[in-house]
Amino acid sequence: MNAPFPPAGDRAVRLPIDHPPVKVGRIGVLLVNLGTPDGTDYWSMRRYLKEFLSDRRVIETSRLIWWPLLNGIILTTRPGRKGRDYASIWNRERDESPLRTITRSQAEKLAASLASAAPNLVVDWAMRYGNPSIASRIEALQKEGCDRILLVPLYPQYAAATSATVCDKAFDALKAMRWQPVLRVAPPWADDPVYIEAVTTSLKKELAKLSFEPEVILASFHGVPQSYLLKGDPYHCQCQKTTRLMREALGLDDSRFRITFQSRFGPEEWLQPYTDKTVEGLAKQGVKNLAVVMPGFTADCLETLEEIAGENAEIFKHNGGENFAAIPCLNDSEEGMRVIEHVVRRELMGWI
Ligand SMILES: C=CC1=C(C)c2cc3[nH]c(cc4nc(cc5[nH]c(cc1n2)c(C)c5CCC(=O)O)C(CCC(=O)O)=C4C)c(C)c3C=C
Ligand SMILES: [Fe+2]
Ligand SMILES: [Fe+2]
Repeated sequence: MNAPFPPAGDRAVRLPIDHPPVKVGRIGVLLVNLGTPDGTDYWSMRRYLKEFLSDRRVIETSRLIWWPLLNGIILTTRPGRKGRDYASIWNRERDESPLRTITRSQAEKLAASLASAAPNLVVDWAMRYGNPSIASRIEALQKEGCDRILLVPLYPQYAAATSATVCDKAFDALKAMRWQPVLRVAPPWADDPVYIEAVTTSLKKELAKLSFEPEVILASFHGVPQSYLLKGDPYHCQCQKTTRLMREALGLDDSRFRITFQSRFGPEEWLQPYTDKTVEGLAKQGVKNLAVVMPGFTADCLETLEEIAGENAEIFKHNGGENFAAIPCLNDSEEGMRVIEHVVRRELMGWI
């Protein structure tokens, strides 16, 4: 009844009444990154931050303490300040954040490279916070006939605050469906040799373009509160493992290639050493040339472009440093796409 897709069941059985049209037989791949505001104005920023900072996976503080803080102070002051930060990196041509532009391009490139291997595959992308939402894209995939969906949280290292909350949101969407698509979730790839080779190759290429040789390279990962590690989140260990494998692949020792954690938020202690304090300390110790690579970010975003390439470069120079390089993320580069395609092909095994 619903050509061109295969029938959903045994149509030889005559039914007294028919059910609504349903397309089936396709496979969806949904790439999901963190999120992004729709604009840099106060209300767009506030909407985005409210959704983000209301997530219990992100802020684990008791709601009794957190709600008054969030609604009374944070959502009145932060939207303006962060809106200005976003404005400094905004993609004006497309009127969107770099994270959204890059995630879309990753999905388009992935679709093109998988088209011949699996003509019944549909690749799409979504954001955990903001738009396009996970629910809207799962619904769209189902409308296109996808009865199996591979969900790919775009985080090489697993954290409850990132990877798990993507799954929560996807399953929330499925909860509302009568006929649910089958869902598979791609695991993190912190120690995957294809990823380690890609981030180190990309780093070497970027270092070769510099007019200076860094005395120290920092591998800077987004931080989380230290209490999350103590409660059993594997994120810290996975960041350590990525860093060790990169260090070994680069043939550097741990004084030249060091792990740090950035983007601290609030008064609680976060994973250490902190990136900004390390950058400041190194400059004060007389390091003149510094590079920062951010292997935990699949795409450049506020935290890499504004915080590292902007703020941390300034901290370095203000304290006596001379040359600072923020290494671009893998993004939709050849190396970046190699990693995403590798993960997706492996996780689709048995489906295509
Ligand atoms: C306050 C708690 C936060 C935790 C825990 C957290 C973990 C976490 N975040 C990323 C990746 C990204 N975070 C980004 C922005 C961002 N992060 C937080 C807060 C926490 N993140 C906030 C409030 C913001 C928004 C900006 C701001 O107000 O400071 C982004 C950038 C998004 C963009 O559009 O550019 C990314 C990416 C990871 C990987 C992580 C834990 C492992
Ligand atoms: Fe964050
Ligand atoms: Fe930040």
